[in-house]
Amino acid sequence: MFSTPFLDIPALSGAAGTVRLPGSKSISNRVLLLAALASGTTTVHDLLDSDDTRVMLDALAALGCSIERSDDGTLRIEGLGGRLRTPRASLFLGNAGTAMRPLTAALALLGGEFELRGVPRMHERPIGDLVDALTQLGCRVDYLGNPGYPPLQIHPVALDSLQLDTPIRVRGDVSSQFLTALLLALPLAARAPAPTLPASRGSLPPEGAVPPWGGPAAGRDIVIDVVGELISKPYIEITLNLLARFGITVQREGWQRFTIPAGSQYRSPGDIHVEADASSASYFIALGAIAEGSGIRIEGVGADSIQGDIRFIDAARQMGAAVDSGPNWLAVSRAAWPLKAIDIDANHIPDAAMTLAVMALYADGPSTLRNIASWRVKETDRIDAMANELRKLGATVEDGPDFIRIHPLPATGWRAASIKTYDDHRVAMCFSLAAFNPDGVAVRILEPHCVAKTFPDYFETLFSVAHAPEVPVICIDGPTASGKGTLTVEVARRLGYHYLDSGTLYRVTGLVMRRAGLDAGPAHETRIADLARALPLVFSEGKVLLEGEDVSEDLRTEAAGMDASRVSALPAVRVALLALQRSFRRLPGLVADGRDMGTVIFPDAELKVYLTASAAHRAERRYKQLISKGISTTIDSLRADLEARDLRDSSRSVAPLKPAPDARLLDNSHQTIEQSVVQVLAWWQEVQPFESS
Ligand SMILES: O=C(O)C1=C[C@@H](OP(=O)(O)O)[C@@H](O)[C@H](O)C1
Ligand SMILES: C=C(OP(=O)(O)O)C(=O)O
Repeated sequence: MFSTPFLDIPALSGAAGTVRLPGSKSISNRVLLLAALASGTTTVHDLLDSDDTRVMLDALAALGCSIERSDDGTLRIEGLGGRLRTPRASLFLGNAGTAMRPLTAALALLGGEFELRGVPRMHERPIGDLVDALTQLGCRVDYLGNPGYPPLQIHPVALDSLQLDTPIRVRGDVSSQFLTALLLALPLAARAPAPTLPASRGSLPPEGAVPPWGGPAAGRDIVIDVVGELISKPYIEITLNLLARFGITVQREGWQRFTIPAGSQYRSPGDIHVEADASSASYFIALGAIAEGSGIRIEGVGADSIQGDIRFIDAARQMGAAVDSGPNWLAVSRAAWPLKAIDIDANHIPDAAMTLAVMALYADGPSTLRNIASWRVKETDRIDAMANELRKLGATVEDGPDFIRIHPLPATGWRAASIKTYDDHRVAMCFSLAAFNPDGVAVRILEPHCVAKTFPDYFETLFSVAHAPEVPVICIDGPTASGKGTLTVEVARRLGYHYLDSGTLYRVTGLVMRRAGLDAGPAHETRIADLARALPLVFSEGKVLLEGEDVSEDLRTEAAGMDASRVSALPAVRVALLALQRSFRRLPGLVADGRDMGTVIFPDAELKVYLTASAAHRAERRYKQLISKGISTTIDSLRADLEARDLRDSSRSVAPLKPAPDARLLDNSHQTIEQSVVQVLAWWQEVQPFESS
């Protein structure tokens, strides 16, 4: 995941390949709750691992549910069977509607004292219609802040005191999650007897009690009536489908009346698999439709998905995508170009429809998305957010209480924009698609980590299939002990870019040569070059990993230094390493540290820094380093060594150490590391098309 303050996506030209997407948020959180309410063990495969599921898992664990995760990511959940192990808890539910709403209903019925909170935006997302329905029933829920919104305090009631004889009325026109919450939780009451016992309002149940506390097992039908036009209907289908998997068959009359039959009881299906997220798939379906290339294959979800957002493929086809599908896969490629404008009632695909709003920029006329009032009460006011950010790209956008109309952007009309993401994962994800603009302008996504809500590795997944004509690179060259390694690592970290420590490549080549039983004589040159070309090397958090093995320590030895120097003199090895070094230039960008990065390896780099410090300062730094490791030396001898090495490096015939003519000189003799980092980042901003972020 990118935890940087911003992520710059360079202009992208094409895309091809296969992506495997993470599990569906809507299925994951429903399955977790149902598994917790049921008796017995449920093994969940392919569960989504993201902020929204983590808050649900933490809440269930706080309620006493036992959850074990195995190495392959499979989860074993021991259901509570309606038996509250912890009748008192304070739960933090982030910004997960699929946790806040269903847990409110379940906990109101389970009997206990619970506080439910979320992030500030969650406290602006409505829940009043659900609380009204629960209150009507006899549940006791108080608002701890603004009436109609979380945070909430839930008090215990006995199931036998609930008013279940008349239909429970719930409004369906603000969020379908209120109805989902009731459907998921009310089977808890379907076993409850008619209220023959005096109500035991207000008292906590004894630890481990099974509701209704001591009442005879009986049952009754529970009827829910939806008031107003139900929105986001396909999400109710997911709910009904998963309830059925857990043994509860809800009868429904249209979208108005839902009946949970008397005696309904959650029964764990044993094993359950979570499909990949169809809303997450929308970005890759759009990618296939927009990008030139052989197309995108999406694995984990197919056209027969139980998720309503899969209908996004109909809209994408209407706009010109070629979509093929099979069991658990989709294949999408570009068919019509420009895309065809669309006018669509998007009420059934509220989340995926945001992706259409960005696709609309590439269309042959204005596109209109209608009946999307619910966008205003999601992670942010999504109609406002989309309109603002699309306009920053240069687009003309009209919007109203429940619609948005986007005019396409002509070539030459696109502007490089810093996209504000409003802590909304979908804003971050869908705007990445603007990087395919014909004007070749980059897109800056602010606070990209908000994708953690449902798709923590979204950008990594995008970069694994997208192509950029020019991946940005920053070169930091300089003499020994100038501190370029530390500077390079830090600049790369702050930009979310890859990092190349080119000096280490020669050391690793030497190490691999030794391990293969070779020596640096000309007889082995070709074989060493072959090894160098395919070094399975990763730089990760200051470590050097060779095929996953941390070899950082092996590379620091004197012998490794000698081997590095010998292999670097073999011309075939230098050629092989040239290709290897260039292969590090991958999306979203690279910061490369070395001696010939700007002069030989990446002569077209947008920013070249030549870092130096006086010999006296460098000798002093090296001296402190060695002394701290218990190695005794003198500053004078170190300085003499450094000066001799500088002379050798700058006078060698192959790739001598010298600043590239277009390099910016940075003398850090009197600078802290932070000051050098800030300077390089400031230079980087100067060569970017964005206003400062
Ligand atoms: O039940 C669900 O899993 C969801 C229902 C939808 O919300 P609304 O019913 O509020 O539109 C959707 O936007 C949300 O991401 C997930
Ligand atoms: C609206 C969304 O989330 P939530 O489940 O929090 O409602 C969403 O994921 O787009």
